[in-house]
Amino acid sequence: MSISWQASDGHAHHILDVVSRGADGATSDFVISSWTRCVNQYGLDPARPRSPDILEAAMFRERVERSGDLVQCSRLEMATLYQQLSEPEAAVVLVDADGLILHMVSSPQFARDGAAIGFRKGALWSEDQVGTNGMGTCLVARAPLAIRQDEHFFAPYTELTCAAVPVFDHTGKFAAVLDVTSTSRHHQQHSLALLSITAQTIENRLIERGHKDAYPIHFHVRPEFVNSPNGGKLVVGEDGRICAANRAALSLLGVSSVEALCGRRLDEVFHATLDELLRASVESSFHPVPVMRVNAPNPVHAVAQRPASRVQARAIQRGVEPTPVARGAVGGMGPIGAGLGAGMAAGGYPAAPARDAGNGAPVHVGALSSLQSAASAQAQVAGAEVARVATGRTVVDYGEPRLASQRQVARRAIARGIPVLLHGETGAGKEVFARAIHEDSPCSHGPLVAINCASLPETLIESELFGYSTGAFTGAQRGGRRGRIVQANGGTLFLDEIGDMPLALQARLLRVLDERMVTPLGGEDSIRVEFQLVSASHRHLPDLVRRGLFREDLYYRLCGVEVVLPPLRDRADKAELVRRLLALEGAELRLTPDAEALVLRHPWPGNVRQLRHVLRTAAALSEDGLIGPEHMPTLGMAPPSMTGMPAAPTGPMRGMYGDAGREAHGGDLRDPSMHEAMMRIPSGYVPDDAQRQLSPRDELLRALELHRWNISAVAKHLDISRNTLYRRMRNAGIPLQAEPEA
Ligand SMILES: Nc1ncnc2c1ncn2[C@@H]1O[C@H](COP(=O)(O)OP(=O)(O)OP(=O)(O)O)[C@@H](O)[C@H]1O
Repeated sequence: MSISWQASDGHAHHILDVVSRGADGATSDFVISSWTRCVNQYGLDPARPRSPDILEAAMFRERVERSGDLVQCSRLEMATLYQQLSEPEAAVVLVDADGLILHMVSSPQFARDGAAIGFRKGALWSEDQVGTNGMGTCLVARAPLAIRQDEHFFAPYTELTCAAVPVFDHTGKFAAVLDVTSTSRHHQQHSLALLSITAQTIENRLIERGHKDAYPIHFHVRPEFVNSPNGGKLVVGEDGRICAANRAALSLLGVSSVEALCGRRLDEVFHATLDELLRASVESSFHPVPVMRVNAPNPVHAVAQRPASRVQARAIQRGVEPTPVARGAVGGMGPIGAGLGAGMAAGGYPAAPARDAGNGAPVHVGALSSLQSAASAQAQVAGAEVARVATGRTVVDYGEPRLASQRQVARRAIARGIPVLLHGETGAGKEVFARAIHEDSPCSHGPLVAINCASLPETLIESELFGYSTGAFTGAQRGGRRGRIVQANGGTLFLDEIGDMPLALQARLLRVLDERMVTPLGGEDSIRVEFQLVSASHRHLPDLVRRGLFREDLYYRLCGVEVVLPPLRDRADKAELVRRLLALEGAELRLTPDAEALVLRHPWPGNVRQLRHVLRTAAALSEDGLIGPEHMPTLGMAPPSMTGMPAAPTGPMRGMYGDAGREAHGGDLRDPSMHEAMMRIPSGYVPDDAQRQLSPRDELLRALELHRWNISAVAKHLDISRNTLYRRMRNAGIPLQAEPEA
């Protein structure tokens, strides 16, 4: 930002001209109204720019205190919003109803430049102070708006573009304005959309904070939006009367104001009492249930929960100690979950760490030490093999600069509670990378719980993830079972192959991520959990979202920061990686120059997993530790462009060399049967490079055709269960064909 503290005659003349003549055909009406107020009502002169008044520190503190829960409920959401902005040279600002900047998140550079023009905490940005500007004008308009560059009243601010939305408190009273200011020249629709979502989330948080002893009820006409920021929210007291409602609830119930709703009994707006809705919610394991509204022909989907204060008390009784993080989070996400909304702009990562403007402290680090100590859950580490050096830390980059910088990005994100989404071809090392992030993270003393969403049979996923209580279903263990998500408490939850999660479960997972509460199947009580979130997929999630196979809102929650792992063929550290992998085999092993050349030019469609397996096999075949091309028969079977490895072994193919296969064979490719399995790759799967680009759907079709649609044979071939195969086919939109007669 380069601000010149100069008046601009041209700018001032233009404003005065428009104010005196009225509409000029180019300026929006609301901007003209604001300019007119500035001149006629506040007596401001566009030719004499002024900077805003700034409150003394003590007075500022008092004003922040007076704003109650507002700043507290907004901080994390603002940090999350900042992460979502595609440009780092921006600030997210919260002003109170008088235009006082209460809180601000920006890059350090933006904070420094902004301070020079009074754009800082403690400054008053009402219209009567600094003329037309996003925050001040939104205070007057009480509606979302954008003020672009020349629309500012004073010339020094014409470098800036602002988008601003109003925020209402739990009584429905106008409380604040949330604003994004940047030096961008672009239209602010994107910022406005993000701002609206953030404002609604803050409002929901304010409602919950203000009514911890009341029963929250979420509802929407569409079940998938029940817990979204657009969902309706009511809080209902023990007496069954409504105490607060958000704006979405008003519009869904066709009511004009919060006052008109407060004090009414729940069964005056729904055809259900609080008790009835609560019972139905418990019975449905807190899935939304259809409920008719009074005076509306179609139902909404609603779910009632217990008061946050009671959930907290139960968690303490049960020994799931709500950490200071979790306590702060009752009624919303805690700091660790704060970034979960991040990432609407995939990969949107600020060039410099965002700072709490004013005190220079990191925006959010959270009460990490308490999280570390909360790592009581038993470690459940899936995917046994990882690359470790003597220190015990996982190694992912052996001199590959892209991987090293990706690791830095992920490390910074996860430390700030922002979820990380890993994308990369199968075998590229996503799980290894996830482990490395976990070890680098403040929760490294907690468990890393890895869940492979593709390999769990559909019928088991739900109980595996969420756990179940005694008697939840026939065959359930006595005493129930803790789900994997609860096991991740205090550590990292790694959701591998998240793109393969069935749609119905995506909704449930979304709710857990939103609320940080897990309700076991058949159980009544919810358990609060705090964890860092890393997910991975070899599939392009935005593509799945477009095809309706993956929930968009879940995608946004998972993708705070997207890390794309390079395929092995593109890695610059191949030679070093080979040396390290050979060293992991524990013997003195070397490649001949021919073998090294072969390895370096091979395209490695199965990536590091395939390389590791090939090297293991070679190590087993070599008698003197010297590995030549003859010890790598699968590479020698065809020229590198016609490798003997399977076609783009994404998803469906992974089982052939994947962890499932490895586990089934005791994890050792020296096992001749495994080696033989590698050598028996059907010739139909010997593709050229172009074929390696096949989509997962096409790959599935090829496998089906190869086995003439014999489901058992295809499932066996892909090393997955029939159920998983059916699910993948359904997800890929492949209809079932009659299996040919044997
Ligand atoms: N940096 C590394 N150093 C050593 N071994 C590695 C490395 N990266 C991956 N591997 C090896 O490759 C195998 C596959 O890695 P990983 O499971 O992390 O891949 P992935 O991308 O998660 O694969 P998929 O998508 O199929 O689940 C691991 O078992 C590990 O042995």
